[in-house]
Amino acid sequence: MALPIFSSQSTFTTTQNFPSSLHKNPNFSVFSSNFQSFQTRNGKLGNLKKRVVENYTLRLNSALSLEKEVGSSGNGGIDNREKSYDAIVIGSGIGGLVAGTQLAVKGAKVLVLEKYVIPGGSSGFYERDGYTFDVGSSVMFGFSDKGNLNLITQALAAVGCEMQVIPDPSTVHFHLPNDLSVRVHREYIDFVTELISKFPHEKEGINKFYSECWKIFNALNSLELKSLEEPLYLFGQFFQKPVECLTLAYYLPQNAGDIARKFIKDPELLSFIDAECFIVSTVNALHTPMINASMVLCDRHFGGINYPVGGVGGIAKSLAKGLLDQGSNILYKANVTNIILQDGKAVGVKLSDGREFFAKTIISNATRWDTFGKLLEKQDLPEEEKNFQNIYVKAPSFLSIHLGVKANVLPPDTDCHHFILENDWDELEKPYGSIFLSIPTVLDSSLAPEGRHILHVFTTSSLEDWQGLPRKEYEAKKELVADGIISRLEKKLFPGLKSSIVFKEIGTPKTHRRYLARDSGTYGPMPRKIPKGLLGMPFNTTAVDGLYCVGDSCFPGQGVIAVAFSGVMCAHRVAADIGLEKRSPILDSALLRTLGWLRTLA
Ligand SMILES: NC(=O)c1ccc[n+]([C@@H]2O[C@H](COP(=O)([O-])OP(=O)(O)OC[C@H]3O[C@@H](n4cnc5c(N)ncnc54)[C@H](O)[C@@H]3O)[C@@H](O)[C@H]2O)c1
Ligand SMILES: CC(C)=CCC/C(C)=C/C=C/C(C)=C/C=C/C(C)=C/C=C/C=C(C)/C=C/C=C(C)/C=C/C=C(\C)CCC=C(C)C
Repeated sequence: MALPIFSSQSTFTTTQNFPSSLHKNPNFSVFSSNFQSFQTRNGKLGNLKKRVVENYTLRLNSALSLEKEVGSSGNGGIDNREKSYDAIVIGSGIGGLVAGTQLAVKGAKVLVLEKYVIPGGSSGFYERDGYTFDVGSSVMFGFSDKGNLNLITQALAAVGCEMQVIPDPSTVHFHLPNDLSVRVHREYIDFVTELISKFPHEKEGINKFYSECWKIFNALNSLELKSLEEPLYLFGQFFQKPVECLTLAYYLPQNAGDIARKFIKDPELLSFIDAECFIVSTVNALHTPMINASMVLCDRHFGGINYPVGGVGGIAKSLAKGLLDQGSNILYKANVTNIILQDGKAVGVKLSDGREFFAKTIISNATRWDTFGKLLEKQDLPEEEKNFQNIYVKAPSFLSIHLGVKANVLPPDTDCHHFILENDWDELEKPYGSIFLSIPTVLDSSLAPEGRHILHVFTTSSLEDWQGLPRKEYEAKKELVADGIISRLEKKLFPGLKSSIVFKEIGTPKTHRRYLARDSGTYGPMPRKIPKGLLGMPFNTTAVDGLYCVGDSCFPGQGVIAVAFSGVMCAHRVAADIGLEKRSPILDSALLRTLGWLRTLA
């Protein structure tokens, strides 16, 4: 597979090649032994598959070829006790990979341990019958070539990778109650003009609300983003950009819904703002931090939404390759079951197969619920984590339907991303209430066979809805619920959709729990009640010495660009703690105490 490179003008690829670069990698021989051990397990998994008929399973032959592509380094009989690392990262989601690669370029020796056979977690991919499906997210913020907030581009560039991207002319096309249809155009002026044409009496309110978002976005975009838990950096930024930092500090405890209500009165327009927030935070505007809302409502126009050629999975593949190129390591099929503590400090991890690895620091890309509920010995939950669990609950999981359809079912000029809520605004946050739809083949036709499109359809759904069912009933329920969702799409958007389907695969919350290793298959953290903006969101350090968290249960929360930021912050804090970046122990403890206290106010 050719490694794509970034270009805002698009359409050229390097001749650099994953497998051939792997041959140059010192880990390649180790990789071969890993390949064999997977073949041996192939039979076992085949038997298991008969008992557990889980459609979503990566086909083993395809997993084998993927594994080759992503450069699994295996363990190759390393004496793990002797080999100590600066950092072990549990999980290779985008959060974990960004933390790992950023540390590696700072000179740290990093080991990433991934339970699955390929990197990426929710931002991974899978291949079937000539289709390349994105597992989860496909709306890519932070992937442009300008500003300070293009964190995905920057993370790739840090390890010498560029990806070719395709600019999306619209972020999302909303199909809402009362036939309200709004297309979020790439150009800001086109978007507000369209919105004002639907709500002419709210022209001033619309302009004021979105201008407030721009004020925050511009402040964010002017900063060099690093760890907010590192005082030398934080005070340095305050000194260089006092107005911008004070702007952000002012909005830190605020939510988008309150600010929208200052300017907008029309209840339907406020519901539209709710939908704008819901698609990025799974909660309405009153529960969505204003900083996060501003970030996404503006970056989609500033840098634009850009889709990576070849699919979202290419980002994780490139980062994993970048990590190896920096002399660090990644192991797949490495299921961490325990974080090893010594005198209260995290010093290593234990895998389900008994292997142990040791490092100066441990970074968990598993959710905080998994990290503190499963990976640490049962103990009293640290106060900080109790506080987190008081403020945040697990957002529901989702039902995900990957379809291959005949191309002629889509009208010309169909947008790539859609959000559908047909009749009733009250359904917005209810399970199965609204439908998310991505059609990445509108942008990159190479993801499907000729004459076909991919439809990735998903909707919120809870694990409880799928538990305790005998296998046959579970399978029947999957078909039934998916059929209902597809009928709704057929009625609202694509007449003839059902008869155009040539491929269908359904994932439930159980599937997501199993393959993404996320407690209850959760989409991410969600505030239990109205939050104080981002104030209660924990950063990367934890109450356990040497243990850090990264990913969407850390500041600033859900979203690929959000977890990329958490990776950057985490790497900076860890690097300072292991002596690869400047630090001041006195200021450190003062700042960390102050931030801990601030969170208790949320
Ligand atoms: N449908 C969707 O679009 C969807 C669904 C869920 C999450 N998301 C988004 O995905 C992103 C999540 O990124 P992230 O970096 O937080 O993580 P992630 O959940 O994407 O990845 C975590 C990785 O850690 C691995 N892992 C977990 N526990 C492990 C263990 N014990 N041992 C070894 N490996 C383990 C998992 O296999 C996974 O690959 C966020 O943007 C979130 O909002 C999107
Ligand atoms: C530390 C203190 C007390 C004060 C300091 C003040 C200061 C300097 C504060 C600084 C704050 C900073 C730097 C904050 C930074 C915040 C950032 C970078 C936030 C980023 C948020 C990104 C988000 C929320 C992205 C979300 C993206 C998502 C979830 C995308 C998904 C999109 C979809 C699912 C679209 C829908 C899909 C379809 C198909 C319709």
